[in-house]
Amino acid sequence: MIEIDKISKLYDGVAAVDAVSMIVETATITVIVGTSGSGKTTLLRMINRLIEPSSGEVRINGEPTGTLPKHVLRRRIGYAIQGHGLFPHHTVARNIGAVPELLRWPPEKIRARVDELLDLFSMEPAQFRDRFPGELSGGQQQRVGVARALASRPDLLLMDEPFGALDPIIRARAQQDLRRIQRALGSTIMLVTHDIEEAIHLGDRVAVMDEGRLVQHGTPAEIIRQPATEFVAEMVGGVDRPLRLLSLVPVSEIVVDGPAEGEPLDADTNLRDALSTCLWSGRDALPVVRDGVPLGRVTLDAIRARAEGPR
Ligand SMILES: Nc1ncnc2c1ncn2[C@@H]1O[C@H](COP(=O)(O)OP(=O)(O)OP(=O)(O)O)[C@@H](O)[C@H]1O
Repeated sequence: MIEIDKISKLYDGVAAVDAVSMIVETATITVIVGTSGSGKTTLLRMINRLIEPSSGEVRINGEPTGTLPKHVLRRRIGYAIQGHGLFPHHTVARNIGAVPELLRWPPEKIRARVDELLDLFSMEPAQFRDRFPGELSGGQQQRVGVARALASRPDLLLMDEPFGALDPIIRARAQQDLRRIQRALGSTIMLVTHDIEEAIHLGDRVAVMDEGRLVQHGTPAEIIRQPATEFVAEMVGGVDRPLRLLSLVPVSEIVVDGPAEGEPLDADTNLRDALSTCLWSGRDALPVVRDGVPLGRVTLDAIRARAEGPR
C-alpha cells in the first residue's frame, strides 16, 4: 500500500501541489488526470523523490520514503516516461535487464526474467532479445520501456504519459496490454495522463487534479456518475455519459441464455463496443463466447436498459 500524506510542493511560495493525500492499494492502477499545469507530474515525481516535497510524506508499505536512501528508493519504484529513455547502444535484453544487472542478479535469472517479460508483451524473445532500440517500432520501444521498468518487480511503477507518443490505434492496444500485464504480475501502478478516456479505461481508481489540488479520487464509475466539482463534470462531459458507463461493463455481466446469429463477441468485450457492433451490423442480439465456448447471447434491449437505468 502507498500512502500519500498531505504532500505539497511550493515554487516561490506558489503551490504546484497543494496538500494532496491519497491511498493507493497494492495491485491496482491509479490514474492521475488533470489539465496541463495542474501538478500531475510534480506529484508523481515527489513519490520517487526526483522532486523533494516542501512538506508531507509518502509511505510505501508503512515505510516513509524520506528515510530511504535514494538509490534504494529508485530500485523499489520503477519509472517509465514518454520517449522510453532506452539506451540506444544496448540490446533489448540489456535494456530490460538493466536494473536486475545493477542488483547483481545471476545471469540466468536475468535472462529468464527478460524472456518472461518479452513473452508477456507479445514480443517473441528469440526474435527481439538481441535487437537494438533503433530496430523496433514506436509501440515496441514503448513496450520495452515498460518491461524495463517492471523487470526488478518494483513495489510501485510510476508512468508519466506513457502512451502520449503513440497513435490512437496502437494506444488502445498498449492500454489493453498494460492492463493484462498489470493483472498477471499484480503490479501497483500510478500513471499520469491528461486524457480522461485513458483514465477511465485504465484506472481502478482515478485521481483528478485541478490547480495543484486533488479534487476527486474514486472509481471510474464514481467519477462519471457523481463528479465532485464542476471541473470534474466538465472533464468527463455530460453528453455521452451513458456511453462511457457502457464502456465500463463487460458483456459477460448481461449475457442471457439463447441463440443469436452471426460473428460472436468475446465475453470481455465492453457494452459500448457490443452496442456499436449491434448497430453496425443491424442485429438485435449477438452470440457471446468465452475462449471459444458459447455462453449465450447479449441483446440490444439489455444494453439499452443498462445505459439508461441506474446500477
Ligand atoms: N521547477 C519549477 N519551478 C517553478 N515552477 C514549476 C516548476 N515545475 C513545475 N512548476 C509549475 O508547477 C505547476 C505544475 O506543474 P506540473 O508539471 O506538475 O503540471 P502537469 O499537470 O504535469 O502539467 P503537464 O500536463 O503540462 O505536464 C505548473 O504551474 C508549473 O509551471
